[in-house]
Amino acid sequence: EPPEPPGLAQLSPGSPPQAPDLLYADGLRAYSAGAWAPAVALLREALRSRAALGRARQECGASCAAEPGAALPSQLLGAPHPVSGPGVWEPLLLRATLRRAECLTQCAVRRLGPGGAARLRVGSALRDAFRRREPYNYLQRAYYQLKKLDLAASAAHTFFVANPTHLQMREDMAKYRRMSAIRPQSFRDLVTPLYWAAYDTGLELLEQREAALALPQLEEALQGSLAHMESCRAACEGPEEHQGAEEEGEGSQGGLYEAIAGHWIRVLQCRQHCVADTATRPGRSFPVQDFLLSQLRRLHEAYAQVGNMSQAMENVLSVLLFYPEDEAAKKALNQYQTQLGEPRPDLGPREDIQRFILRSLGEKRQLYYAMEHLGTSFKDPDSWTPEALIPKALRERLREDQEKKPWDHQPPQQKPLAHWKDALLMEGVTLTQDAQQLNGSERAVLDGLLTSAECGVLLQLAKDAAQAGARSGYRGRRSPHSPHERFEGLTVLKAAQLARAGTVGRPGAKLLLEVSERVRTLTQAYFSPERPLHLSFTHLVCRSAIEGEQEQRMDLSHPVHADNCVLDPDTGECWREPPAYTYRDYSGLLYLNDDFKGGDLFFTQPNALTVTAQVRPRCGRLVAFSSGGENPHGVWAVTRGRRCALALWHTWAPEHSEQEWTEAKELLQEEEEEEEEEDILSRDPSPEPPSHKLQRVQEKAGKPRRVRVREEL
Ligand SMILES: O=C(O)CCC(=O)C(=O)O
Ligand SMILES: [Fe+3]
Repeated sequence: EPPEPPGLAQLSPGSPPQAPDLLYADGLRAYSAGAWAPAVALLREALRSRAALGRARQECGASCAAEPGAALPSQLLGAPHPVSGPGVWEPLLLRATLRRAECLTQCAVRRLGPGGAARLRVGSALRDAFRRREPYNYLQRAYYQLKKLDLAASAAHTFFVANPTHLQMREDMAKYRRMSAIRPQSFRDLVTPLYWAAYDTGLELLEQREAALALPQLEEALQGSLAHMESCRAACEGPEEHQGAEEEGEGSQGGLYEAIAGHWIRVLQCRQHCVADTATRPGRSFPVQDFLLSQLRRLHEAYAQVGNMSQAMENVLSVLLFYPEDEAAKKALNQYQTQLGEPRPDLGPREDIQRFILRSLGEKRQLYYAMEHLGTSFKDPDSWTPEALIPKALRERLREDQEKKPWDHQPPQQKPLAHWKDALLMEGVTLTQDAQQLNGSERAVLDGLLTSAECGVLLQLAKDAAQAGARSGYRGRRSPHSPHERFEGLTVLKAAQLARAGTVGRPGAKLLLEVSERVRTLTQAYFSPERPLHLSFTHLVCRSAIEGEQEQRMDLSHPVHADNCVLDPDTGECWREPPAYTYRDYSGLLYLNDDFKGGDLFFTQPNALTVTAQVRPRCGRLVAFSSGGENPHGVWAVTRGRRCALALWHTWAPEHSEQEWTEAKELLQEEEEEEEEEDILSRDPSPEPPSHKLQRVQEKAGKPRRVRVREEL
């Protein structure tokens, strides 16, 4: 049966947008039929139409709220006589509601043509697909088929930014990067709101002490964040956010007022969630904590640095709206006042922030009320909510909830990640699992740090060093952690000394230094962009199963421990005191091979028993995590073969940075001779087209895609 012709007839430029659901379904159908050009046209139109609908809703919402008729409820508030008694406020309020509905419908018709309002209804499946940026995945492949490589690369990049752990796309991206026909600037993100770029640039400039240049960026970031918040809030008023409300039973079984209240509460919940939505980078699971607030702090400091004291005042006063008792802000305020000289009663907090706070407090009050009296749930996204606003009974309950899980009551911290994305994406390094996927707070698995040639060089280095050790009589050292394994460790200084003596190759020793710095850069960029990390110890470690001693073995290759504290599995506490290496702040394990049995790394809960995540070593894979009690870990027994890894520990304390690293570097530089490392180290150059997984699936199974599409939409 030939595929239906895609609905190209629907596409006429300038006409009101068609329903995104239909366009997307048609686009996928064209895609499945291999009709690449129509697929591209339809998918792009689906994106355009969805954006246009969002804009229409926001603008109609704003203009209808500003209508004279919309002022009716203020009669309720400002009534000269208290409005009470049966049947007084209902007609007023409900009449205003009817008017607003009428206004919104008319506005939709005006902007989108007859039936426009109905088209505002976007199904939740489609909404999720768009949130995951799925259209860009199809677009990238369709563009690739059309040999529009630059467009394919930007679509692929756009998808990948929001789906950094997507396996297939990871491989495809690597292939695109190897294609010399693609311009580097094509790897750009077509979707992420611009305020993120402004925010990152602003932070970078601040780091370089360029406050004057940073300020416009920081202002743009704040304006952009607030604008994004508005459009997010506007979307809450649409019908689409309430899918599944029936199943929840909220409102649907109640009478008129229960139903209105139920819907209203869901709108408020949705609006409050916009704080987190705005503060969450694409592809990330957690928002940047106190996103707006931290922008305001940076703003007042930067304004003070450039001597613009009145703006510094306005911004620090805005900070105090969030936390009126903030000591640092109060101190700064005093200082600015002194610098200004005369009192300036005209200076107040920023108006945009004032509005934001007042509105938010009003919503929270209602939500907490509903929580207390109607049993609805509300997860307050903010930590600045004044305690007095939360009903007493709830305060107790919320506190108890927080205390239930002693080891992870701190919200996973997301620090501003100014450069990590560039650092990762551009080096061909990819984030395979983030903290959420690893069930923890500060953990990550990154891949692609080493080529297989580089792993080979480091494995050879470990082997040569071990043999040299054997000659000098210390081979066969049993592992300090298990009697069933042998253990060889090589430090950077030892490697440099052996290289000088000609016992091991110089490229290996140099690579060891270079790679440890590579890991440090990435770890800092990912976990600690605002505070430099120093290597404190680097160790190339191989563990080998001792043959004939593996039967019925019960122990681990490395018992469960935390790297900077002494773990007490009974209480789950971790004592940051000797003999632990208390100054270690971040740990890294860069694996070199996978041709052994057992030996997976695993994380546990603080009881040292319950496994929460596991990682299989392989060449070029880095597991990085904070070194404290939040990351107890161990290694399963290595029951066959030899497992080699570069273990690195980073510290914030410069006084604990590794002296041996510098010594090793000097040793190797002394008789610097450029060797031909290029051929061993160069990356695999053969470009291969991105795969067409979907197409293959389709060839196998007829036309399953179409059926699924129908179901989804
Ligand atoms: O090799 C590994 O995977 C983990 C080793 C480890 O945890 C350590 O040396 O502290
Ligand atoms: Fe460890």
